[in-house]
Amino acid sequence: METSQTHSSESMSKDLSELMKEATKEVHEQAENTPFMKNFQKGQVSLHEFKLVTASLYFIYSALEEEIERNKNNPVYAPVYFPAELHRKAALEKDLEYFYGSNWRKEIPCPEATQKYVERLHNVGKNHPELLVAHAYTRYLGDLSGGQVLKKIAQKALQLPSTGEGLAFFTFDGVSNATKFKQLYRSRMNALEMDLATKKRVLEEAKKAFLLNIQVFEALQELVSKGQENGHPVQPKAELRSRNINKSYEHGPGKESERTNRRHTDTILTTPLVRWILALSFLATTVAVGLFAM
Ligand code: HEM
Repeated sequence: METSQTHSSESMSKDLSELMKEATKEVHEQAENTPFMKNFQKGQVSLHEFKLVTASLYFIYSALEEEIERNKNNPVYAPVYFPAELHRKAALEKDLEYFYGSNWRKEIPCPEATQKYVERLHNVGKNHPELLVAHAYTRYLGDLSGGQVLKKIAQKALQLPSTGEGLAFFTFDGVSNATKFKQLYRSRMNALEMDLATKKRVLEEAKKAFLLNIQVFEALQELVSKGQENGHPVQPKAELRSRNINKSYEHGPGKESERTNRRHTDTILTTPLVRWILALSFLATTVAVGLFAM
């Protein structure tokens, strides 16, 4: 009679790529159904939200790719090492410069959930490199799949230029055919030498990677709902949305801070006390000039 243990061992003899897809089916649905992702799919994403998620992705990919580089010659990772085709850090740097301006490194926030993901990536890369493939699979195959749909949605919703600025993250210049590349990637995953126990741990790590992503989306959603960025109040969502359809935005992110500064100046000028001081100064100057003329 077949026990559940032997049954499970039999099913574990399948290819890693197949097992990975099966194991993460449920968490994938969970990720797709987070409010953040659901809104995104409906084109309901503000510039503020998009900037926040791009910033979090920057921290995540910096950690992921640092650990990949550390393990590029390690046989537990080497077969799936595709830096020219997949790596996203440089693309995210371009996007962040576009959205935040040249001072982006000082401006981007790293929420706690993102930091937790980053820490797990470093822990895996340094102490459990055989699990790194689970993290690379979760992000890169996702970016090459649903990510391509999200690219079009973001471009339309945020009215980003058709020349691709702000969307470098979604653009894989080194991959001419995503379907074929994913097939190659899966075959390399399947070529990784792995015993049964390690295979199980890799599947668990992939589920964990999805959950870490879900937590990042949930934290971003919470941050936006609270109207807080880095502890500072931000403009209301409606204002950001209406700004997204303002064509002048296409000239780049610098315009946003200029507009914010202008709003601050307007506020200062309309403060009653400041108006009184200005009026009195004007009066005093007029009297002084009059006396001088006499
Ligand atoms: C709105 C959100 C999302 C949509 C619409 C979406 C959509 C898709 C689609 C259409 C596929 C291709 C399925 C196939 O080829 O059979 C796919 C695959 C994949 N997605 Fe997503 N996805 C979303 C979010 C995510 C997230 C948040 C992650 C992980 C962080 C992710 C990771 C993956 C992975 C790893 C695959 C490859 C599965 C495989 O072939 O083994 N996806 N996704």
